[in-house]
Amino acid sequence: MQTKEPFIINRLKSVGFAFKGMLILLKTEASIKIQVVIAVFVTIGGFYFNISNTEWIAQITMIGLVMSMEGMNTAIEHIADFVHPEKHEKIGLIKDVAAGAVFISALIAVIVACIIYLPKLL
Ligand SMILES: Nc1ncnc2c1ncn2[C@@H]1O[C@H](COP(=O)(O)OP(=O)(O)OP(=O)(O)O)[C@@H](O)[C@H]1O
Repeated sequence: MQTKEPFIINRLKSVGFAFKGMLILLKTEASIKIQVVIAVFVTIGGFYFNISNTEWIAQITMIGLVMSMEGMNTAIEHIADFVHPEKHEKIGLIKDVAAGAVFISALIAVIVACIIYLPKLL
């Protein structure tokens, strides 16, 4: 009979797998690398312009949202390529929709950045 792992060990293992996934994303995905660079720049901007706590919350939330959406998009692309490596109209649609979701979050992030920084720049 298989012995059940203690809850805490099981959870720690899951965190380990998730951390491994995050490292894979950071190492292999060009889009995520670009987003990390942008995140570093806006974080520097946040300190430079001494943005408020609320602005930090909005900025950090948007960084997290865009990068996690990108991660989900990458996972969907991998599933699509695995289940159907050949060209197919439906696979194209699935990938376009997943990319569209990332695009929406990126667009909102740009709007939030404009709301925070435009009044400080103009
Ligand atoms: N198997 C396929 N069948 C039909 N169309 C596809 C297929 N694979 C990709 N496409 C089309 O090409 C586009 C780009 O797909 P691809 O998998 O290269 O993603 P990408 O946007 O270049 O992502 P990344 O840069 O993260 O690899 C898709 O959005 C889709 O329109």
